[in-house]
Amino acid sequence: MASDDHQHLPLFETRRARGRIIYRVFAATVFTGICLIWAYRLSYIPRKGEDGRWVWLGLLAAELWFGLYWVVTQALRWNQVYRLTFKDRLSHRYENELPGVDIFVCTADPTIEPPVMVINTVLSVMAYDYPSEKLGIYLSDDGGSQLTFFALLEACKFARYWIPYCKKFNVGPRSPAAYFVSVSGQHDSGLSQDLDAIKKLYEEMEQRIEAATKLGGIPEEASLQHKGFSQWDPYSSPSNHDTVLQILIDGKDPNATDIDGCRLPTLVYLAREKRPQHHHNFKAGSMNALIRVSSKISNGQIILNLDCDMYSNNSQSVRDALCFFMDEENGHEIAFVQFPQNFENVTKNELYGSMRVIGNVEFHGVDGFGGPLYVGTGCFHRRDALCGRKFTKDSKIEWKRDNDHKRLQSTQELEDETRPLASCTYEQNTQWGDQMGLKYGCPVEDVITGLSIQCKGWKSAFFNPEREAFLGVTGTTLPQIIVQHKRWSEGDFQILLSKYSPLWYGFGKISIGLQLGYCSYCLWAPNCLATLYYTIIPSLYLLKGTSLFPQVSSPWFLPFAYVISAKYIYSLLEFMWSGGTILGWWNEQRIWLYKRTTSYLFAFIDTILLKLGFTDSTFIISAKVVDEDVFERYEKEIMEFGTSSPMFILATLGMLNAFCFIGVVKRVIMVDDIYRIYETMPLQILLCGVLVLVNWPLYQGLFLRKDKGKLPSSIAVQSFVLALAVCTSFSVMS
Ligand SMILES: O=c1ccn([C@@H]2O[C@H](COP(=O)(O)OP(=O)(O)O[C@H]3O[C@H](CO)[C@@H](O)[C@H](O)[C@H]3O)[C@@H](O)[C@H]2O)c(=O)[nH]1
Ligand SMILES: [Mn+2]
Repeated sequence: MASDDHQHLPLFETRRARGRIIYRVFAATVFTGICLIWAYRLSYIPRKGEDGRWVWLGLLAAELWFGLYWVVTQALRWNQVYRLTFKDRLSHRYENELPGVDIFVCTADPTIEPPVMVINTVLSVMAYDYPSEKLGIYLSDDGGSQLTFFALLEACKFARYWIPYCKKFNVGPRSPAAYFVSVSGQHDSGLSQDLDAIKKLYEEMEQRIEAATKLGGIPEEASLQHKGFSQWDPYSSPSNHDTVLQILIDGKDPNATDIDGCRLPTLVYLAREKRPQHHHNFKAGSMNALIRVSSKISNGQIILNLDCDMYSNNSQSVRDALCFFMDEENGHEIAFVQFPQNFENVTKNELYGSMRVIGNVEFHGVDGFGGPLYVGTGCFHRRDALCGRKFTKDSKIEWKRDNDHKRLQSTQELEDETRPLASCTYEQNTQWGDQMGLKYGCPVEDVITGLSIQCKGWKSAFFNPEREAFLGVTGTTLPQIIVQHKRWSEGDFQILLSKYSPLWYGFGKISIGLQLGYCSYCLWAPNCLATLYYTIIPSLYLLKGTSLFPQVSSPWFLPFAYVISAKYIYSLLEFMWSGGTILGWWNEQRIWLYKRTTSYLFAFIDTILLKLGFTDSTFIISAKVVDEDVFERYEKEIMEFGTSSPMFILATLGMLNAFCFIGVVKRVIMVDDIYRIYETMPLQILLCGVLVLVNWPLYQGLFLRKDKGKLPSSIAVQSFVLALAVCTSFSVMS
C-alpha cells in the first residue's frame, strides 16, 4: 500500500452512541410526565388562608427544581460519543518525531500520602512504552519532605532495573506494587527467576523506605551520600522552606542509563518555596511551578498531570493521547485529553459510590458537545494551551522541532538557573494563576481551568480505553467521601457564581450542550435544598395523615408513577450497562442521599458565606491510608461512620423517617383501614419507606453494631431525642 494513502487515515475516530434516537424519545416522554406533575402542583395550590398552602408551595418549588435539574442533566446523555485511537498509524507515521512529554506527579503530605505509594506512581510512568529520552517526570512535593525525597532517590536507583524488566516482559501494570500483586500466585517458568530477582530488589527498597518512615528521618549515611539533602536546613518545615530542586536523572546526560545501557527518562524532584506569608494555592500553585520549572529542563510539548495516588495501568496511554493531538485533521483544536478516573480499591458493590456513571456515561455525553471537563488527574494537556494560548486556525504544533538540541550548561547550572522559577515571589505581578496556567482561588482548580481553556476556543476529548489507563485510591470511610464531595460541589458551585461561570462567561463561547453539562455539576450543591425538603416534609405529614400527592384513583397519579419508575429503572439500567451491580446501584442511591443532605448542604452554606466574605476557601487533602480494622470492614462493605457533624444530620434524618414510618404503620393498625391509607397516601408512604430501607445500614450503625466504625452512642441518643421531639411536636401541632 502506498504510504500516501496512509496519510489520509485519521489517528482517531469519533463514533456516536447507538440508540440515541430511542433515548431522546424516552426522554421526551419523561419530560411530558414532569410537565404534568408541575401542572398538578400548580392547579391545586391551596388558596390563601387555607391549610397547607406553604407546604404545597414548597413541594412545587422542589419539584420545579428536580424537573429542571433533570432537564439540565439530559445534556450528559443526549449526544454521547465514543473515541477510538489508531496507535499503529501513529507509530508508522511519527515514531521518530514523537514529542516530548512531561509528567507531573503531585504529592503534599508524606503521612497522608505514603512515599512508597508516591514512588509507585512515579515508576509506573517512568516505564511508559515511549522513548525514554522524550519523557520528563517531575514530582512536586508540597510536603517538602526529606522522606519523600529519599524515596524518590531509591526509586531512581530501582528504575534502572524496573524499566528494562517492564520492557522485556511487556509487563501489565507498571506500578511495581500493583504488578507484584497481579502476578502473585501465577508462576511462569522463564519469568520466575527474573521476577524473583526484581521482587527482591523492590522489597528491599520498600523496607529501606519504611524503616526511614518509622525512624522519622533519613539514615545518616544516606543523607551524606546525596548532595540533594543539603538543600534542607534545620529550620525547614512544610510551610516554611526554600525551594528544593534536584534533577535526579538528566535525560540529556548520555551516561544516565539503565542496566541494559538504554537511556532513562528525566527525573526531577521539586519542593517549591513556601513561606507563611505567601498563599501557596494548593495543587494549582504546585502545577504552575512545575510548568515553569519543566519548561527550562525538558520543555515537553505535552503535559500529563497525575495525583500521587493514581498510577498508570496502561503503558500505551501516552500514545493514545498523542493520537488526538497529532491527528492531521482535527488534532490542532484539541487542548486536552481527559481519561476517566478509575479506582483500584473500590469494593464490588461500591459501598461509597464511584465515578462509574460519570466515566461511562456522562463524560461521553459532554464529549459530544465539545469535550469533557478537566478533572485533574489523568489529563494530558498541550503545554501552550495550558499556559493560556488562545485557539486560532493556525494552532498547529510544529512536532518536528529539534528535541535533541545540545545543552551547554551542566546539570548543576541548570538547577541553579531554574530554582528561582519556583520561588514564592516569582508570580507577583504576573498573569500566573489567572490568564496563565491553572487558575487560583477555587477548590476545583482543574474544572475552572478546563472551562477557561474551552472558552478560548479549544476542544477537549474524553478517552476511555478498554484497559483502564489509570487506577487511583478512593475514600474508604463515609466522612472521607463527604469531605471530598464537599470540596468538589463547593468548587463547582463557586464557578457557577464566579466571573468564569459556564452560564455567562461561557455564553457564546462553548455550545449550549456543554454549558448545560457544566451546570449539571455546578448545581450539585444547591440540590441539597430540594432534597432536604423532600426527605423531611412528606414524611412528617404522614403523621398527620395529610396527603400531599394525588390519590391512586386520580389520573394525576399516572405522571408521578411514570416519572418515578422511568427515572429509576433507567438509572438502574444505565448503572448496569456501565458494569455495576444491582447492589452497587442501591448503595449509590444511599450515597446520593447522604451527599446531598451533608456535603452539598455544607458546600452551599460555605459558598454563600464565602461570597459574603466570611470564610476562605481551603483544600482538605483526601486520606489515602486507613487503619487495618477500618480497611477490614471496608472490604466486607460495612459502612464506616465516625463522629463528625455530618453524621448527626444523617442520623437525625434517618430517625425522623423511621418514626414517621412507624407512625403510619401504627395508624394503619389502630385507626384507619389499610385500604384508605393505600388509596390516599401511597406515594408518601413509598417515599418514606424507601428512605427507611436506604437508611438500613445507618440504623445498624446506630443501634446494632459494636465495632469501632459504628455511630457513637452520643449521636444515637441526640438524634433519637431530636427526631422524636420534632415528630411529636409536629403531630400535636394542629
Ligand atoms: O496543597 C496541595 C494539596 C493537594 N495537592 C495534591 O493534589 C492532589 C489531589 O488531592 P486529593 O486530596 O487526592 O484530592 P482528590 O479529591 O482525590 O482529587 C481530585 O480533585 C482535585 C480537585 O479538588 C483535583 O486536583 C485532583 O486532580 C482530583 O483527582 C494530590 O496528589 C495532592 O497531593 C498538592 O499538590 N498540594
Ligand atoms: Mn485523590
